[in-house]
Amino acid sequence: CGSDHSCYGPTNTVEHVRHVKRIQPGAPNAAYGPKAPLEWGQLNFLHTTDTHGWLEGHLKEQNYGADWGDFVTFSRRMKQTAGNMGVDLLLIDTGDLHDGNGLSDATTIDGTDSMPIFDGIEYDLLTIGNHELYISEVAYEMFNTWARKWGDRYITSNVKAFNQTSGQYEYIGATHRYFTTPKGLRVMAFGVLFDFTGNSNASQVLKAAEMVQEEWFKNAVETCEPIDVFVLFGHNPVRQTDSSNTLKLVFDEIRKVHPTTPIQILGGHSHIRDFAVYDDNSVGIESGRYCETLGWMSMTGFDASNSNFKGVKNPHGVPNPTRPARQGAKSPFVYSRRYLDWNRQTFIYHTKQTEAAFDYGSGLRVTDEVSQVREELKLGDVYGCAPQTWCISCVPFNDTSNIFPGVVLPAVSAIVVNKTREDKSRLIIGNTGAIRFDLHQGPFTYDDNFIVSPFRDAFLYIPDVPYELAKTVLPKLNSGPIAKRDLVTMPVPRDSCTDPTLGYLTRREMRQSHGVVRRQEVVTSGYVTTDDFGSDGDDTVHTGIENYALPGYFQAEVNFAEGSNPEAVDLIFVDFIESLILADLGGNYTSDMVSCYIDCDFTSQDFMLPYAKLVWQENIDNCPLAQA
Ligand SMILES: Nc1ccn([C@@H]2O[C@H](COP(=O)(O)O)[C@@H](O)[C@H]2O)c(=O)n1
Ligand SMILES: [Zn+2]
Ligand SMILES: [Zn+2]
Repeated sequence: CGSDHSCYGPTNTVEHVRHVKRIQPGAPNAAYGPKAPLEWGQLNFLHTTDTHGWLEGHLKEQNYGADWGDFVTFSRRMKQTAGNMGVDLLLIDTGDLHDGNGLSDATTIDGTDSMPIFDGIEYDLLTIGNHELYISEVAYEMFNTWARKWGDRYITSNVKAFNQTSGQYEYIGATHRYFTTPKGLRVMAFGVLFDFTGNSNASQVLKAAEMVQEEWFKNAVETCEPIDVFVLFGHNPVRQTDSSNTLKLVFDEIRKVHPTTPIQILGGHSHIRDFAVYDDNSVGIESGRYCETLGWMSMTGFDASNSNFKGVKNPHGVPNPTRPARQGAKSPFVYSRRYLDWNRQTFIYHTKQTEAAFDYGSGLRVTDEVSQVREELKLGDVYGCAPQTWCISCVPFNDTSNIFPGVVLPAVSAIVVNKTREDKSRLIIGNTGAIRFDLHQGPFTYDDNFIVSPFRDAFLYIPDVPYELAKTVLPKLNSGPIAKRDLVTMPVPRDSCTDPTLGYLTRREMRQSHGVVRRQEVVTSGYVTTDDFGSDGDDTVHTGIENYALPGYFQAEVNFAEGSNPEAVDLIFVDFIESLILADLGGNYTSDMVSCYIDCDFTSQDFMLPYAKLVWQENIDNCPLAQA
């Protein structure tokens, strides 16, 4: 492709280059702010998960508008506050660093430009997500570059990579980490990925049940060294009823040896805000997705009888945790949790700063790096003007404002076309999980292409499948094991907007020219979280938002004659679901009957840009953004 990405989509005939211009990040500040100061305990946690490359923040949603540089400043200030108050603060990430944003996915190898930016945060503990393991080159980057850089802070207790030199699978990071916090707490940490099976052969994922049989694990749990607290973290849902959760299994193994030692759990992968009580001395937090949420968890209860804690028990001048894990708990420990909206107003409020005084040079440098990479990758280039917002789950699947009937089906119908077979009837099937985010009204940029459809899943096909058989595939897929998407609420805003008058300024300029945080007389739109502690966890109060169920798979019917069914169809699908499609077609269909539909390089990253060029050219030079 040329630098204007003009080669995407064989059916595209719309000349677009004259329309290409740059938009810059939107207003960074929230519409409405946090409700109360955080409760600081003896041991505190700041938690990110499933960032998926969103280090630029949400450019079209003010309430999630902070960028990674803002978070660099915030995390440093919070660490200093902890030090000043005489308590510990651990910064933890639980993986899925790529797939979902141009910053991470517009390079040949995902993460080439985003990982050095992500590394601006001085995490105490990190672990690996499934999105670091789909593509071998990405897994090797984690193994050869980042695991080395992060050393014993990167814990991959059940994930190995193939070492081409030794010819062996070796742990990517450390299996576990035993360390002492600045205030003297002796911590044993494990980082456990759910039982993921979709990895390339560059890696090996041990099931949690196998991992707990490993000699190193038994030694770590049964060590004679004193342990004040376990940190059990992982790319792994914290809710025990989630079928992917394997943390409970590891928790149970620890409990066999340490019946009352606190176990603090931090999870991810299911993209929700959640907090789960495991027992009287153990609670777990999950902190959303896509740089919408920063998780906060704190605890108090350490004393000389149960720890080596040398700090301050109830830090002064701030609220302290007060809630036992559950009513009547026989435990010295009390807890708090909070889900912070990812914006500068939140960060400024919780560091007791002003807009003018908040920034550190280190944070501003990272903000500039984000802007520079966006510029280099041309992520702000505009390809169309989306006339409305289409969401994934805020309206029913068949609603015209749903992204599937509104955008995805028309887009694949118009763009996923093999010219030599365009007269054939066809069914195009995809997994709804591949469409990652709502499409917001306004300029549709190169970045938005990755935000909506980030994966490089090739379009494959089987020619001339009898329609009577082909039509049975979708219902079979949608009643099969991978059919259900997670229906728990997620903190996604519905109606926040970017201020169009700021459209061509850099993030720094915007801050300087709009120094005061604007407050609106509305409650911020977004999901309301309910967890094991109730419904008061959202740091900024949200209005509540619908979250409709989705089928696991979608299908477009293309080139069907009015009123009659075809004899046979080309059955087109993404390679991610090839084995499921073959299974549903039955034994007569095998992988040697499958080939690339357009060419093997035409993937699910390649249909949105040509579609935008085809249908969203009206108002492109004066494209209105969504109204709040
Ligand atoms: N090549 C791929 C890889 C993944 N997906 C979709 O992503 C889901 C997993 O994402 P998480 O952030 O929840 O780990 C997976 O279930 C697929 O739906 C894909 O479509 N193509
Ligand atoms: Zn994820
Ligand atoms: Zn995941």
